[in-house]
Amino acid sequence: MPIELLPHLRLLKHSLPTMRLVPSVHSSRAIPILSLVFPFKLRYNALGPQFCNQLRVQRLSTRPFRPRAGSSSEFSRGGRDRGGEVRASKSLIDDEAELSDWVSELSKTGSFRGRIASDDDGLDDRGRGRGKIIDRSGERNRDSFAMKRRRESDSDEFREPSRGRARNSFESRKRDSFATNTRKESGSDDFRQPSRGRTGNSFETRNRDSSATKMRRESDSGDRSRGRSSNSFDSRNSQGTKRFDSRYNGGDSFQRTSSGMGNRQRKLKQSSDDDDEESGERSRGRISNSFDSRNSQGTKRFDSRYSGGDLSFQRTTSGMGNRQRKLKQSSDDDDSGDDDDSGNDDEELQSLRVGFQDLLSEDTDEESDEEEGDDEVLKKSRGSLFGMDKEVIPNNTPSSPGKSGSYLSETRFDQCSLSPLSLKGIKDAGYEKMTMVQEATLPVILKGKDVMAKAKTGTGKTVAFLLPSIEIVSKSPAASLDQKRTPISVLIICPTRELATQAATEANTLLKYHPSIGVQVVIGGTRLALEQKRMQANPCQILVATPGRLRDHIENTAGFATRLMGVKVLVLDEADHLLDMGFRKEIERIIAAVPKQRQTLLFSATVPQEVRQICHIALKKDHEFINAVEEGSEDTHSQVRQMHMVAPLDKHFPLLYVLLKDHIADNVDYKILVFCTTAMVTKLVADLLGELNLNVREIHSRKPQSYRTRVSDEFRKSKGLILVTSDVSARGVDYPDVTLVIQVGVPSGREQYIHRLGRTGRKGKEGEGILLLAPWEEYFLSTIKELPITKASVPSIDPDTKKKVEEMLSRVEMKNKESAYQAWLGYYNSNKNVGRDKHRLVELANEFSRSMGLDNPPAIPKLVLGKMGLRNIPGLRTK
Ligand SMILES: Nc1ncnc2c1ncn2[C@@H]1O[C@H](COP(=O)(O)OP(=O)(O)OP(=O)(O)O)[C@@H](O)[C@H]1O
Repeated sequence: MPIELLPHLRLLKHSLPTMRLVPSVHSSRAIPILSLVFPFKLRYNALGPQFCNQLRVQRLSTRPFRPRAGSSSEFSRGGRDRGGEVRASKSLIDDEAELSDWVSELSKTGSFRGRIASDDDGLDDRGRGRGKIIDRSGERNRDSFAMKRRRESDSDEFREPSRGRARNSFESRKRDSFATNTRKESGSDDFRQPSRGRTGNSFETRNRDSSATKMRRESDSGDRSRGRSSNSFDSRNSQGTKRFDSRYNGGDSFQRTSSGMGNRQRKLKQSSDDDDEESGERSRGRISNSFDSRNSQGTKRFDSRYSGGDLSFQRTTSGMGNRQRKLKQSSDDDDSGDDDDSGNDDEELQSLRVGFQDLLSEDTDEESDEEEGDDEVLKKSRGSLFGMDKEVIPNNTPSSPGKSGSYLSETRFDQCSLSPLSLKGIKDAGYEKMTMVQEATLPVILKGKDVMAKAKTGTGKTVAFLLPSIEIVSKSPAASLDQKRTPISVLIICPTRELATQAATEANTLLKYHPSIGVQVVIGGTRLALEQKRMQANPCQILVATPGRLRDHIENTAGFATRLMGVKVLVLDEADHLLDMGFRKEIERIIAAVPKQRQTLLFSATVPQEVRQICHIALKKDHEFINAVEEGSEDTHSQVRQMHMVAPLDKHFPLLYVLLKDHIADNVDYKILVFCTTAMVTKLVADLLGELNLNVREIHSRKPQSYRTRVSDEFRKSKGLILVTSDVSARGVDYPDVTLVIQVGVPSGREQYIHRLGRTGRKGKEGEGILLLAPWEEYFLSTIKELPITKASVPSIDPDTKKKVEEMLSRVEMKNKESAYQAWLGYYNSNKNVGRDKHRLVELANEFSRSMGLDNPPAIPKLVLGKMGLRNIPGLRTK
């Protein structure tokens, strides 16, 4: 029976005539066949430039294809790699645990084909099989696997109630400095739109307003928070202080506020559905209670507990915004099962990425569509800054708010040329002033320029790209009434499911008064068919997607490729992550599927040089790079205290326990993220902390999406909770009021360290970060040497604590320890520094095994060891 070969060609050009193959060809084979026909990108060019244009491969290189290990493009492969390349919509191994299950299955059946073949529907199982294995040795395998991983590393967010402690002296400082700065800043008349009710935009008016504004800012993160902040602010001043001795640093005394709030002893609520729901309820109750009590808190003075007295700073408590946003996401996402697509994990990806940087493409961008529109507003507001073609540095003059560390600018949204409907939505969201990055990017984006923007974590980048995108859609002609064919005007790509959901939620908030503009999210871990139905039932002009699922729709959803031809704005959130090797091919494909004449926006908190070099894959030559990080400032927040601790591996578990207990004792509204190296190590740590009776949840790629969504939501709303997580939560997730981020083990890189740390200290709030390393991981410190991270002394572990941890470790299921061991080995095996010396690596892995209380390291299937390049290394046990 003839079947359409089209989806893949449509990806190139929807108007291509339908090509039919006879006899029957399964659609999943279409790309291999295409790849045979066009094994190189260049072959498209061989068809002639005109045809090339029609095929919409303009963004791909026109240079002769040079095969590069691990970096060949979709159309550049022939032969054995096709299987991995032509990923069907299923069949990806989610992480090392799934791998481990799979391998056990294989060991039992002796079949290497079974699962792959069935999943891949007969595709090249050899190549695919390799892609699935945690094979750090082969470039191709890494590439293929990493691509899968990368498709959805994962994270999470949402707004919600603020913690008292967040508002602090830092805020007060900001207020003071704002008061001064307003005069200077406000003179700039940044934008056209007259302010509501004060069209005079007079200097005096603004200055008079400044104190009111300050207070408003206290609550500006949520409409429901108004009033609260001022209460907390007042009451804060009437509090006493309490003196504590430093317990880690031998006598460093410090003061803390006596908050009057007892140290709530929370019982562990582990993750059964019922428990989750119940604890969710408890959390909600807690929030309001804690909020009330928060108002009776006072200042806390800390000296550094871990590192001597030099880090002393003040904290005060106050309630910042308490935006209670409901997730507008379709419940379909939650309960539609996890049968589709992969729940890939960044930790895997990161581990596989080593060495990829060397392989970055040197493809050139051919286009340079200049748009030299006259932009009075822009010039007026930003002086010559926005006239710069390349790099734009926001106006962080010494007296500007930016210099004082604020994430907010002095420009109100209602001073900008935004539609009244958007302004209403913004107001309802509780936003009044733009953040620095919003202020810097909005006029440039509205001007139609491509933008790459860098701004610190938690400073409102999502709104920065959503708002102008919404404006662009609202000014476009009304969409077609044919629902299936409603063009997608804005396509937003996020690396993780949680991040995509979060962005869609934010979009919904901003779209509150734009009834004619719809937003949808398509992510892995949910049923493709359900998404297809939903998209048909509710047409949308804004689509938020994870790369892998987007590709599934391009290939499998009728009419979808055509809808993408309407894209006017393409956004890559966490752009550096999307553009590095793991996602790169997916992104190239997506770029090939959207019109060349579009605007592209790249946002991230980190933009490494390599990404600057390859950003032309997505951006026009004349794009503007807007760096909202003040000159001379680090990429991390100054109000987040960063420390590292170096201790032997066998101390890590008890140390973690001590650190958590201490933080909990000092912070009644604690909210802690513990990052672990891999999904299975995450599971192990969560199990252990659960046994130790801490209130803990876990999130990683081994968990079904519905569970992830639920836990993520719970953590967002809760206080008094620890979330143990893999890198699925590293980027973008906007959990409000995280008090501490602990990173156990070396992060996969500098960027990952920054993004993980960025889960605390959001929206100008304070936070703490502790990086716990083994001595042989200390090398990592040189990669973050420009960051203000100080060495902390290691707290002593009393014998009782040690014994308790050992006892609780013995209760953790053996299979979880086995999985953790194998995952640990895989992670460090792919680490350039640690994995180079395989003998040493195995010694260290066995040290890790002993730290879990095991006398003998768990046996690992030969097949897996082979794939890791670890066969015959002494010290490993095989099965
Ligand atoms: N103008 C504004 N005023 C107050 N709050 C804002 C404003 N814009 C955004 N926010 C809030 O700031 C928080 C952080 O925003 P967002 O998650 O977009 O940060 P980000 O810069 O993307 O962080 P990351 O780099 O971690 O992804 C969110 O809770 C968001 O609702």
